[in-house]
Amino acid sequence: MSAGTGIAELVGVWKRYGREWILKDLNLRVAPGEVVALLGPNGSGKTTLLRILATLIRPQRGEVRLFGRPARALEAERGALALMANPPAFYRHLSGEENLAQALALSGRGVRRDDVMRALEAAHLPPGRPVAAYSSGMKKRLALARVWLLEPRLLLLDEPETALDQAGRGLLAQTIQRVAQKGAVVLATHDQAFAEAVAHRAVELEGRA
Ligand SMILES: Nc1ncnc2c1ncn2[C@@H]1O[C@H](COP(=O)(O)OP(=O)(O)OP(=O)(O)O)[C@@H](O)[C@H]1O
Repeated sequence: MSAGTGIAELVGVWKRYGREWILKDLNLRVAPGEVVALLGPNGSGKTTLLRILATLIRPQRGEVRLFGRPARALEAERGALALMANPPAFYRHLSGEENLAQALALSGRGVRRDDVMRALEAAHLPPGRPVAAYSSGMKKRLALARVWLLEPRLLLLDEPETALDQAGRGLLAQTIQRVAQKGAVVLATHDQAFAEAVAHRAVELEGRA
């Protein structure tokens, strides 16, 4: 990544499902150290934008650049980004510990059991219980523990504050700050106060006229 390059950049991005255009000529540049909140009504395209940044879907038109390179050239760097979906996705029949170990193994980092146990403890989660028996707030905490272990340079969060109690929100704020020290965070939310507390700036998606 050359000096002055954004962590993530969208240039003239257009996205439609069927005939309906959801994103129209969207431009966004996220610099290192930035936390950007995506605001906007239901259906305005916040999740769609996060999924484009996560390289899960492609826009019909426009350019997506991640870490200074076209997103389609990202293969080797895919581990540098993480999406926390809402609700977050896990292997339901596996325990929290097994899910974290699996995530580390898939990322190619190798499993460090001590780190996994520390991350679970910091998130106040039982290691052995299957995720199917977790509450929704516990799943969010486990997703945050996974972020701590994977240390992404671009963290994408879809309505991360929902289901979290006060302590969980503290953990979320810490996680955002930690990633933003070296990388950047883009988060979608309906909670204006939360956005103001954690983000440096907000981007409002318009939705249908
Ligand atoms: N896979 C899909 N196929 C067809 N339409 C879709 C698909 N995904 C999203 N949409 C539509 O695109 C629009 C934007 O959806 P998106 O989930 O990005 O909005 P959002 O801003 O995240 O909404 P919310 O605030 O409700 O979470 C909606 O009209 C939705 O119905």
